[in-house]
Amino acid sequence: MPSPRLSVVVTRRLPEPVETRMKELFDVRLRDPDTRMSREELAEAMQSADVLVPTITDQIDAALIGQAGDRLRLIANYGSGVDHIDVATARSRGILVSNTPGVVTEDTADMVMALIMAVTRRIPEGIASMAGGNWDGWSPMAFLGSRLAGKRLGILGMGRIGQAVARRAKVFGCQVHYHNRRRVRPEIEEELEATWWESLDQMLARMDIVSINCPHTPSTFHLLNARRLKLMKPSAVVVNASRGEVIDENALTRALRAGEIAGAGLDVYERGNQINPRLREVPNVVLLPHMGSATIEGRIEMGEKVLINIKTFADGHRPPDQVVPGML
Ligand SMILES: NC(=O)C1=CN([C@@H]2O[C@H](COP(=O)(O)OP(=O)(O)OC[C@H]3O[C@@H](n4cnc5c(N)ncnc54)[C@H](O)[C@@H]3O)[C@@H](O)[C@H]2O)C=CC1
Ligand SMILES: O=C(O)C(=O)CO
Repeated sequence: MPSPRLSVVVTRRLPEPVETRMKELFDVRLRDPDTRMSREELAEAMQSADVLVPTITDQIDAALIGQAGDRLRLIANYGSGVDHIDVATARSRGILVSNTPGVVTEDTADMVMALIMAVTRRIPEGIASMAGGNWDGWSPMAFLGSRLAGKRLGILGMGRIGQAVARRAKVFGCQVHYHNRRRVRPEIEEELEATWWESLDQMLARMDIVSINCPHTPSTFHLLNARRLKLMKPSAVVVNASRGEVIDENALTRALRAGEIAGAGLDVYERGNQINPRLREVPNVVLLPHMGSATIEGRIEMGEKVLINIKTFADGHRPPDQVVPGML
């Protein structure tokens, strides 16, 4: 007798081809309408399903995992960051966790470059001027930004996205520097012509642009804090398309106001979509609504990764993108 199909609950709407394939393969409950699940709805889903497919805005904490039903065996996250899932508690309950790394690397690196260009070349100001109909023609001194070529870019977190940013920045003529938990392989350093800094503090003090590309973990929480922001050059710019918690947002706001750094470009925030109102008021900040990976191709490939993770698990193997505590 064929084994019964796995019961899967998906917490948000996904691209149509992904949902169609989910229906073909599993006994799936899809989300309709496309709103976030409440905590009660998540708890109910975790009681009734074999597999939960949450996204990065669902807080799957120890309490929720503690209440999960015995049949929940896999949390197959739709997203690469897993800082919203208590992976250690899941493991202690024998629940596997998987994610979708690698498929949005290029898209997110593109958006990092867009943020760098937006801040250093004042693109939002130009757009606002045109939209407001108050541009009165070219002027030698209008909208002066700073040149990217020749600038030092310091990448904090030289993993997949960090390296994709480095590749782009090199083409733009930047000098690439990086700080990472571990030094990357020599051939990668050579390809990127990248300089490794063992000391984050020393790197920060010398960079023109800093791009944050490490995950949010206990060791990266507020890595860019008030003390480190003070080390940076007053002309420096910071961009963050990883997770908001890596920067102390209050300290960043103060540093921008005090002119300790020149600008910031953010795709992610410390409290999700609860944007610090003071951040909106400071000049030289470009704020994006967590859209670093938002391409249709990337979203479909994320879904394909989720499908492969669940299918492999259903076939009795470990999902290829299994996340284990401490691996990030
Ligand atoms: N804005 C967006 O839409 C997206 C954001 N992300 C975020 O970007 C993060 C990075 O993604 P990937 O590059 O694919 O991850 P990755 O795992 O390939 O690279 C992360 C790098 O950070 C380094 N790292 C970790 N802790 C560190 C520490 N304390 N100090 C210095 N380096 C440290 C790791 O050694 C690794 O090299 C994800 O965890 C996710 O939070 C990912 C995709 C899209
Ligand atoms: O995958 C992630 O971690 C994101 O932030 C969105 O793609």
